[in-house]
Amino acid sequence: MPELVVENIKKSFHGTTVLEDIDFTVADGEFFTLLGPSGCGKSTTLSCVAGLETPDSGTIRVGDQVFFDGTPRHTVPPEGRNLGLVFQSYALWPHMTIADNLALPLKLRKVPKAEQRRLIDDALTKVDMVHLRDRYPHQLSGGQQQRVALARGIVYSPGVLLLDEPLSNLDAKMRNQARLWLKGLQREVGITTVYVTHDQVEAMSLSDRIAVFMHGRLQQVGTPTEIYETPATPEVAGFIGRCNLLEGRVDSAEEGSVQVQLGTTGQRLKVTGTGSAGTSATVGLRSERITLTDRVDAPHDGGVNVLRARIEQCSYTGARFEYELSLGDLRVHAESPIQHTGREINLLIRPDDCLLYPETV
Ligand SMILES: Nc1ncnc2c1ncn2[C@@H]1O[C@H](COP(=O)(O)OP(=O)(O)OP(=O)(O)O)[C@@H](O)[C@H]1O
Repeated sequence: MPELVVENIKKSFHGTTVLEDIDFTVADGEFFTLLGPSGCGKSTTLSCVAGLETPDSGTIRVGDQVFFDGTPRHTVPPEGRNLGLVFQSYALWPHMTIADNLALPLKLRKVPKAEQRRLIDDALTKVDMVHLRDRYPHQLSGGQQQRVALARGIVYSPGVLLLDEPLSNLDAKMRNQARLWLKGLQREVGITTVYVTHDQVEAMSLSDRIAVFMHGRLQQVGTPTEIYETPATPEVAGFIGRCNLLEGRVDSAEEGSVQVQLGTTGQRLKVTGTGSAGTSATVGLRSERITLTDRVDAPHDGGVNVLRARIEQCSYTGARFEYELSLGDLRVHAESPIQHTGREINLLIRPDDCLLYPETV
């Protein structure tokens, strides 16, 4: 199947820009996720691809077929794009059986009756629902309805599958199961998929690559590992996982590392990266990369930083203890399998575990 290419999409509503220079390519068979906080423009981007919204400018194409290039001649209506669409609301017709719900897009495409039955049973088998083909939607659970909606999205073998938060109506446990199942289905069918979610765990576990949106702009496109390990901006670092963002000033710089004075604490942190002495910087520090120790003689082992912090709060979450700490004017969140009862504690931090974001002017 050809790739989906989105180039320089801009979109505004009533004079307010909601998408700015959106650019990405989704490869054949790839599971590609648009991730970001509420209102950042994910659904609008998906709607532009689907043809439900018209961008102000830019290009959208699948292989050689141009869906949109800013000219009326190349604005293909949604029904001409051969895309599979599944939304948060399953949008099944309540007065039709499951099989009839799936037949609808096939009838629209004038598929012969005998072929319809084969395709419907094929799609329902893929989602493990063929035994319920003659039921009505209200006779199914939410999870089952969501499977039917997915089956309807793939029954006519679309070129690309577009999914907008399809799991968000499910409870947490079903959502986990549905995630595993959805990933298996996508692999089996091998269909190029664009998935919208604001749930970073969902994005990380499902996707081949993720596009992180903030305020209508793409901040970063990368594999889940790239996005987590090397977030392009402090905003991405803060959105994915639990990351402390500590403001400071570069004290000194040497080959491949800098010393950052944190806030007004007077404490210094050696960080891998480059920066210029005297400039401001933000240091990203993931909670789980901080080691807490009660030992006062904590080793300066191979350049590991040792910071002294005050324990403000400790909460037990079952699997671990979570700590709210203060380093002077800075607040740090950390976690540990051990309960530390003192007022103060040492934080061991490897320079390689710090993400350095020098101030850009
Ligand atoms: N039809 C519309 N008219 C006016 N503004 C709109 C319209 N559709 C979306 N917007 C605005 O565009 C921005 C992006 O909305 P969009 O639905 O794409 O965000 P999102 O990232 O998908 O958010 P969510 O996760 O909450 O669905 C928001 O500020 C929204 O209010």
